[in-house]
Amino acid sequence: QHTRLPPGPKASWFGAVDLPKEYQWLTYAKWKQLYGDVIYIHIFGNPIVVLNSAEAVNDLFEKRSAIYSSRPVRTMINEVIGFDWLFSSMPYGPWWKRHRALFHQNFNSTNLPSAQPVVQRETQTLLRNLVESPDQLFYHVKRSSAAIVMMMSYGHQIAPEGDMYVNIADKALAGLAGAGIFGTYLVDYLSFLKHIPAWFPGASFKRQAAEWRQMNRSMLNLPFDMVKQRMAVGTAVPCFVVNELERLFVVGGDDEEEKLIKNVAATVYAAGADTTVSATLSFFLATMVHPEIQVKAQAQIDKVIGSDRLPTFEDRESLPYIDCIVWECLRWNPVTPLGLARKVTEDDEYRGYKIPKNTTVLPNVWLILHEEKMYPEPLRFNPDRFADDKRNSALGINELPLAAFGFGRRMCPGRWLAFETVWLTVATTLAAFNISKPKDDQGNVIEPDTNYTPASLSRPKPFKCSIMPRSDRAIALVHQAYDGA
Ligand code: HEM
Repeated sequence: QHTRLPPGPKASWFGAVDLPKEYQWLTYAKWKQLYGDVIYIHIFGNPIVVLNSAEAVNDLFEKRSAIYSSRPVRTMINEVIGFDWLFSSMPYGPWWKRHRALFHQNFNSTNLPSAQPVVQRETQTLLRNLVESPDQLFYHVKRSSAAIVMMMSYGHQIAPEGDMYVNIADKALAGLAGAGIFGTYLVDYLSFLKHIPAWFPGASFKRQAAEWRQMNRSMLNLPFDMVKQRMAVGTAVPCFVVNELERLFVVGGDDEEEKLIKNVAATVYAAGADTTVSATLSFFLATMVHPEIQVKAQAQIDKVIGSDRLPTFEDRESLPYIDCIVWECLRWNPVTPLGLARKVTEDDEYRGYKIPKNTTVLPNVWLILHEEKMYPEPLRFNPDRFADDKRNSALGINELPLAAFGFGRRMCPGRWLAFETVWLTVATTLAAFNISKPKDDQGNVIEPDTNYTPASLSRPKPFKCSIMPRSDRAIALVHQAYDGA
């Protein structure tokens, strides 16, 4: 073949490219000036292509989705720790497709009404908790996200603190994050290492992995077995697992069908809990830093809803500014700045460059959502940019930041649920509370750290925030909603 590989930084003689360990999306964005929007990097025998524009992503992930919809399979994660059930990281093919179809049947946009009572209930709890202990914001947000996915998947109401199933899932996912940084474990490059026994000198990764693997199996099996037990004694409540197992019982099905249900249920937690947390925390951070946005949103809420009740999903149409705020949270600091890695399954050629089969392909979502031409003043948190559809489409700017949810056949299938969950938190929080920068003992304003964690699932670094009920009436409404539901 005469075609060249896309341009990119040169590797040194032993195959190492000086890759930044943190905020890689920012470095890739800078490299756009040097190398363009399709960049090739070769790290220890692992070819990576970074796509630095919406156009390139569209050309490959959408128009050539038949060969760009797979995921790189990591030996450490899938085979050694045992995340082979996580369908968000399954290779493209019939087994993945069955998972995705089952997920979609249950969580598509027309099914949302059945999810809304769960989201509403946990949001009411969140507001109540914010009245009681506003300084525990991070804990409360995390708890409500976990509670929503646990209830949707398993019909399990989590304990106020220290829920066993949440703890297990979080420990298992910590293993995923720990092993998730590519290059930490040699077994990722030399997959035959997975066969060496754990006692073998230098095989410490196997002992670490054994611990993670045990958590991994518990995350997959324990909540599922718990639901089956509850079904046997008649105490199970309607939820994804119950509905699907009952259907299976009626239409008949084999062990493989049951495995599918189990896998999808665990994936809902793995893919849905921490992502929603990140977007929700972005809202609190952005609102604290931009008081004028809060004033504007509260004016709309007060006009449309009044102060005798809290907003509900029925109000979504009449509160368009809340939609703008949620979209801007997703754009301003995307939850997954480099999306979720893809793998190309055939040799391909694009713009005269060769993209070899099995190359890992990363969309630079952060850059796509910060292109000056598409999003004027891209670093500014400005929900108003989405307010005027007509003007935006006439000028070809400020497209809704759907890229935050990915692309094509692997685009986030939980995006309707995710959006609505964040939406209700934003609408009800702004109705009931004033969010502002905290003050120290002397009454001086504390300027918050507005940085995000550098991981592939990025979220605001810990920050303090003042969350005060807007009035006694607001406190009463929060308690009423919590007690009455
Ligand atoms: C604000 C919250 C969320 C964001 C920003 C988000 C973003 C994403 C992104 C970027 C992907 C990869 C798409 C691609 O490869 O192109 C993804 C995949 C996925 N998401 Fe979400 N997500 C969120 C919430 C959720 C929730 C709540 C659920 C579950 C109820 C969920 C379930 C999934 C699943 C199952 C996949 C894997 C799809 C596949 O590989 O076929 N997500 N998400």
